[in-house]
Amino acid sequence: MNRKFKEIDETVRGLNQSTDAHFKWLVKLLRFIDSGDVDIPEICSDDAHLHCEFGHWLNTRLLEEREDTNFLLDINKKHICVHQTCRSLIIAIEHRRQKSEDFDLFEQSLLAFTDALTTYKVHLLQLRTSYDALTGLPLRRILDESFCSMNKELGAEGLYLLLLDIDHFKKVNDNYGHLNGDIVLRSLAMNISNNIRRSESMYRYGGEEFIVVLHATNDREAVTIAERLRRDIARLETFAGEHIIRITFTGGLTRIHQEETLREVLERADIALYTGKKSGRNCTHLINRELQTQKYCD
Ligand SMILES: Nc1nc2c(ncn2[C@@H]2O[C@H](COP(=O)(O)OP(=O)(O)OP(=O)(O)O)[C@@H](O)[C@H]2O)c(=O)[nH]1
Repeated sequence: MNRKFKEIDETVRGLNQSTDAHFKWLVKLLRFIDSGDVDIPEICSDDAHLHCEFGHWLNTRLLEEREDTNFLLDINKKHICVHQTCRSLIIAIEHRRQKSEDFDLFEQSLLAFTDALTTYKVHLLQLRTSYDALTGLPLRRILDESFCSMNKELGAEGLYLLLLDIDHFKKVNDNYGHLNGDIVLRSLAMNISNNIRRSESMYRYGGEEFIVVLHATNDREAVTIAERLRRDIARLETFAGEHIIRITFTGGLTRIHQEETLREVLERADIALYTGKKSGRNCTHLINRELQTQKYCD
């Protein structure tokens, strides 16, 4: 299972366990009301939310630098509210001056809390379906969502999109079987993602097609990077069962211009890729805005 899936699953597990802990907490609350003299920090103290099991889990998460901090902050707010309304209620009960509104507020805070948890879980579920289960790469949906901001933040260093497609991949499946074909796809994904910079990204576009978004100041630099990736893959030996499988790919490379849509860029890269396939495969075709292509290969 890939790292991103593991992270998401761990978070969901943590959320569920911590929610379970609140059921236990509710039982403790009943015990507390029954006996009255038990000192339970997660119920009685001013900062009860920090003492409960969920509070511990949440605080550890909030200390980490995460993309989903907004969800966690919302949950934190609602969680604090649960403990505060609970405390107000038990103080009122202790002094025998509890009102119906105290119960209502506690109930509302519990519902708001579970609602925030559900919102976060839905987000995590959506995130999980945005990654490819086979290669662990983000799917095109993530590129669709991030492309606009990526393009706006474009600095002096330009962005290039490389659309690559494995050559004669059908033959790989036919000769070695679909499962070994899967191993080849994983191996290519791992090789390329390990050979690009942290600021660059690779996506599974579909089937045996992938997208790499590269940073380069000019065409020559972008071609050098794309060609290095292509040569690395042509040299790569994938061990699949008793087979050693070698593949090549053809790439369509184009610069991403400011204010361009992903669709425009992809259409251009696709023309370059198609030209590359027609011209014999295992090469990179660079295409400009006037749709002129230039072939690169050893
Ligand atoms: N093993 C495996 N094969 C896949 C996967 N997705 C797509 N494919 C296969 O990729 C192959 C693509 O075949 P084609 O579109 O004919 O292209 P090609 O054989 O690579 O030939 P060219 O692109 O023209 O070089 C098909 O056999 C698909 O079944 C996958 O997830 N796993």
